[in-house]
Amino acid sequence: MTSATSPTSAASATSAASAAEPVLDSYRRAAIIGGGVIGVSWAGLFLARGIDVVVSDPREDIEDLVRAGLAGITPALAGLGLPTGNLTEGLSFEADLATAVAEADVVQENGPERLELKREIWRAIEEAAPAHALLATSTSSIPASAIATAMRQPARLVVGHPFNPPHLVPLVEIVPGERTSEATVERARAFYAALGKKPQVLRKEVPGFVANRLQSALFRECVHLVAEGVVTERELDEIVTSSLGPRWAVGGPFRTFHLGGGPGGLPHFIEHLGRAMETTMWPALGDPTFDDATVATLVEQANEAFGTGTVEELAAERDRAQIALMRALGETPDSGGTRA
Ligand SMILES: NC(=O)C1=CN([C@@H]2O[C@H](COP(=O)(O)OP(=O)(O)OC[C@H]3O[C@@H](n4cnc5c(N)ncnc54)[C@H](O)[C@@H]3O)[C@@H](O)[C@H]2O)C=CC1
Ligand SMILES: O=C(O)[C@@H](O)C(=O)[C@H](O)[C@@H](O)CO
Repeated sequence: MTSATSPTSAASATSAASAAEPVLDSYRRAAIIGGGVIGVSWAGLFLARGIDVVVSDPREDIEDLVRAGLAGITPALAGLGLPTGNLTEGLSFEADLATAVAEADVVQENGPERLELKREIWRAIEEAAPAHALLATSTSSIPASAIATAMRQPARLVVGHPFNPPHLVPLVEIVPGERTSEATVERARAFYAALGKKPQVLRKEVPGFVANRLQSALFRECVHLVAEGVVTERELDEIVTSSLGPRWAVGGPFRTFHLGGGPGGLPHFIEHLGRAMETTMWPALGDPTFDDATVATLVEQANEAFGTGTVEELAAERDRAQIALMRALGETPDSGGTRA
C-alpha cells in the first residue's frame, strides 16, 4: 500500500530527501544489533531510506520475526511518504556479531537493557567495526560512559535513544558520554536528521536522559492513581489523550504554562499557580511500587482495556493515528519539516 501525497508534499519530500542525500551517501550499510521491537523499527526506517541493513541477533527465529515485523510497519513507512517497494531487498541476517559489523557504516545497537551485556556487545563491536563507522546505542537509560568503560575508544560511542517506534516518533536523544568526541556527536546528529528524525543533543549525561525521566515521573503518578482506584487504566489514558496529549503535541510544558499565565506569562503562572503546585500538589504525588497487588491490578485492567486486539493490530492503529497527527503538524518527511 502506498500513500497518496499531494504534488506540493511530493515536492517538499523531494527537497527534504535531496537535503539528506549528501549525508546518507556516507551510510550505505547499517548493522542492527538486536532485532526486537526497536531493532525492527530502525531496520525499517534505514531500509526505507536506502541503507542496506544486516541484522545480528542470536535468536534462531530472528529472520522470521524481523521479516514479519517489517511487513507490519511497511504501511506506516508508506504513510510517511517513504519508498517501500522492495523494502527488504537490502536486508540480510548474520548471527556472528563481528561479521555483521565488519562492513557497516553505522552500528545501531538494540540489545537487552542490561549493562554488562551491552559492555560485552560493544567490546566486540569496537574490535570488528570499520574505523569510520558511527557507533550508537538505543539504550533507554544507561549512560554511554557506563557502557564504554570496557572500550578502547570510548570517544566513538554515543547514545542515540529513540522513542518507540523509531520509524515514526521524531525524537532521538543524543547523549554523549564523558569521553564521547564532539565529532561523534555531530556525526550522529547529522545522521539522524538526514533520516528525518528530530535529534536533540543533551547538555549533561544523566541516567534516563530527559524524555524517559519525564515519562517515568508521569507514569509513576499514573500507576499511583490506578492502584488507588481513582481511575481505571482506560479512563486515565482517555484523560491523557484528551488533554496533555493534544496539548503537548503542539507546545511543551513550559510553553503551555507560559500561555497559562496569560499576559503575565510564566512569571505570573509561577506566582499564581506554580507555588500552589509546589506546596500542595507535589507533596501529594504518589510513591507506588510494583508490588504483587499493584501489578495484578495493572495487568487485569490492561487486559480489560487493550486485550481485545493483538499487539500488532493495536500498533497498526497507533501508527495510523500517529502519522495523521504528524502530517497535521508538518512533521512527516514529505512535509519537509514545515512545522513552525
Ligand atoms: N521498547 C521500547 O519502548 C524502547 C526500548 N529502547 C531500548 O532499545 C533496546 C532494545 O529494546 P527492545 O527492542 O524493546 O528489546 P527486545 O527485547 O524487543 O529486543 C532485544 C533483542 O536483543 C536480542 N539479543 C539478546 N542478546 C543479544 C546479543 N548478545 N546480541 C544481539 N542481540 C541480542 C534479543 O534476542 C532480542 O531480539 C534496549 O536497550 C531498550 O532500552 C529504546 C527506546 C524504546
Ligand atoms: O517510551 C519510549 O519509547 C522510550 O523512551 C523508552 O525508552 C521505553 O519506553 C522504556 O524504556 C521507558 O523507560
